[in-house]
Amino acid sequence: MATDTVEDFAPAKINLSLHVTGQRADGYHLLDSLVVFADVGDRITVRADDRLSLQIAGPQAAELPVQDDNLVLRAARVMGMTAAITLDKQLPVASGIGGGSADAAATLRALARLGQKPLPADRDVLALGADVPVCLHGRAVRMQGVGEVLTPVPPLPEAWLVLVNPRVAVATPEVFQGMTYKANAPMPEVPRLPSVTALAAFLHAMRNDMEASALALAPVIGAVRLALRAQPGCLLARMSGSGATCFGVFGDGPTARTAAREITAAYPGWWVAPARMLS
Ligand SMILES: C[C@](O)(CO)[C@H](O)COP(=O)(O)OP(=O)(O)OC[C@H]1O[C@@H](n2ccc(N)nc2=O)[C@H](O)[C@@H]1O
Ligand SMILES: Nc1ncnc2c1ncn2[C@@H]1O[C@H](COP(=O)(O)OP(=O)(O)OP(=O)(O)O)[C@@H](O)[C@H]1O
Repeated sequence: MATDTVEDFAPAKINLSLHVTGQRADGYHLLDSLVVFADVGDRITVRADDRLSLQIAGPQAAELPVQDDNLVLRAARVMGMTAAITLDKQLPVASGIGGGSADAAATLRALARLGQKPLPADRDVLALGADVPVCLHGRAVRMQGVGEVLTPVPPLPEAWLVLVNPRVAVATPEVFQGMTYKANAPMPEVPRLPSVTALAAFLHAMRNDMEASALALAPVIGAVRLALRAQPGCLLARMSGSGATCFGVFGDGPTARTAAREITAAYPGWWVAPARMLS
């Protein structure tokens, strides 16, 4: 039976590692990243309508005025469809966890279901943003190229994350521009990692090559990492994407939730979310 309303989840994207290995002639950077998703995110609802519209609600709505270039509207145009779209904005904007890209991917999925149409061609998905292909994939994967090369990884162990954003927006292009060295070593092949401690040990040998540049633009990122590292049970703390959000890796849900509560109590102005890692 045809339905006229479809909902989709837009999970936060986390770069567990992010190696910048080079730069193309057009300025885009070559990446090598282990990407996972978290069970916190935005929510997209699309309803059949004869014109295209967007309403933004939710705790982060004030950070994102409705504009024609919102990635949700751009994704709808790529699908060639009109609909009344609602975005429940939970993720902080411009924070390195792919909010806009996840919204675009969820919009593509929801509209494809609504209109019973195929998803757009790969190049049209990439044109929406370097992180949109991985968000459309939606599962743990190794991401290379400028974001378009996705290679499966062995199943990852159960793990919990605490995401912390100091409420400082960081612009991705500025962080790339601020990098002094752009020919870093790629990641080795991701081995089978049977436990969360094995995952953390593997990640300790990896990097986020954007951290130093992001830290220069937003020094508070250093305090975010330290606050995570100080929590009992935190196996690793690192920045995701171009920042400023950092994540901590934890072995179980209660420990992650306790850490999140402690950080919220110490830094009431920060955005803090405990989450299960979706692999
Ligand atoms: C840093 C990451 O978050 C890692 O997952 C992504 O590569 C960023 O993905 P995104 O936000 O979807 O990026 P886009 O919206 O396509 O690009 C924003 C800007 O970042 C720079 N950019 C982005 C991706 C990439 N591989 N190289 C780049 O140099 C470009 O200046 C571009 O104009
Ligand atoms: N639906 C959307 N949600 C968030 N930002 C959007 C959206 N549509 C357009 N944007 C614009 O995209 C910019 C980047 O926002 P986004 O939250 O996707 O960044 P990010 O988390 O740093 O992404 P990434 O990790 O992919 O680099 C913002 O400055 C915002 O103006």
